[in-house]
Amino acid sequence: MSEPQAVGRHMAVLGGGAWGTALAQAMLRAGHRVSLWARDAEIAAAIRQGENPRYLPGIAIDQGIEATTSLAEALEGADCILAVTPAQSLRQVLNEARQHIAPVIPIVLCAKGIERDSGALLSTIASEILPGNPIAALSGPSFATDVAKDLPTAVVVASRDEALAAELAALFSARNLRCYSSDDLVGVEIGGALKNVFALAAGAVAGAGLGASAQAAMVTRGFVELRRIGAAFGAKPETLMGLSGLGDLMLTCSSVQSRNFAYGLAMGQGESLADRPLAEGVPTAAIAARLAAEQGIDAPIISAVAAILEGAITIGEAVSMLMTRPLRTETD
Ligand SMILES: NC(=O)C1=CN([C@@H]2O[C@H](COP(=O)(O)OP(=O)(O)OC[C@H]3O[C@@H](n4cnc5c(N)ncnc54)[C@H](O)[C@@H]3O)[C@@H](O)[C@H]2O)C=CC1
Ligand SMILES: O=C(CO)COP(=O)(O)O
Repeated sequence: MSEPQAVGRHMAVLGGGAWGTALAQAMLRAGHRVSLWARDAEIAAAIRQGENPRYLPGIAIDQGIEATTSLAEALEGADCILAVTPAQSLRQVLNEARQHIAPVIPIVLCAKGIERDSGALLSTIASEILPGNPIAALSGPSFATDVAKDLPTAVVVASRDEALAAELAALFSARNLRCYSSDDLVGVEIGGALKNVFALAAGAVAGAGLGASAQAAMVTRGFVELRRIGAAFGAKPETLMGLSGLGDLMLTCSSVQSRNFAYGLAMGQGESLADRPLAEGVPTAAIAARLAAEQGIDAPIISAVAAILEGAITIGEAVSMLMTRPLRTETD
């Protein structure tokens, strides 16, 4: 098992939001040089001054992150690139960045979602745009605020190239960031993408005051849907049981700190959903419901979440639909 090491590589982080900033902090702590590309000049300037008040208010950011609005500058000489903009913007960001990226540099996907228009996993998008670059994904139960505050956190780094995954896990690990490695790229991606949809459902249950028992049932049956869809994508069951699947499901389905859970909570309470923080489960629910339907996979919770978000049904109607489905054995 590789030990955490500080080897002073150059990590380029694309994205100046909560997770990009937190991961930049983590990379600094792991002993690397860190450049960060942010779209907004005021965010880049604030990060250089030791804060990111829009996305990580009240948390001190270590000095030393080379934040810039220039992709060319951020990517110049990078040994590894962490892509940390929202899932729906990955294609656009990588298309803009590709001219500055040398073919052998690993691209580590840190967003969680499925592209809404195409149904593509993020690794598929990255491979299309950067066919020569090794692709990895970093995922697991990890709130940006926890990582930025250097609280103990465990994540998984996956790549089809097992040796690369182990190398990246060793490079990223630090005193309070423990990275496991995996060769199940698709399994890690699908767990990270779908847990956000179930967090919306769990939040809605909490918001509508349906009780802790309903919430536990929702998460457990959500996990069954994750296993079914994961199997269709070729994910390993043990990956879905791991940090990026069950681990992240537990975190985001139980904490109002999760933006997806909080979005669901607001839905359940009948609050306005305008101008809320990023909730990746919203676009992913729509495409996951479509993919499941196209492949004949039974995914009633995902379909219900998508239908509620579309305004096609109410939460009450969704609950009644879920509760009156034909009875079956639990393990089907
Ligand atoms: N915040 C968290 O605790 C964690 C977030 N993630 C994932 O990381 C991804 C990013 O999330 P956050 O950083 O938290 O979101 P955020 O909302 O805090 O920040 C998103 C950043 O991306 C930028 N952005 C949005 N669209 C862009 C575009 N088209 N081009 C360039 N920049 C663009 C925004 O300006 C902002 O700086 C999401 O997929 C999320 O699921 C994963 C683990 C933890
Ligand atoms: O993915 C996350 C923690 O692992 C963050 O979840 P939210 O995007 O729901 O806040």
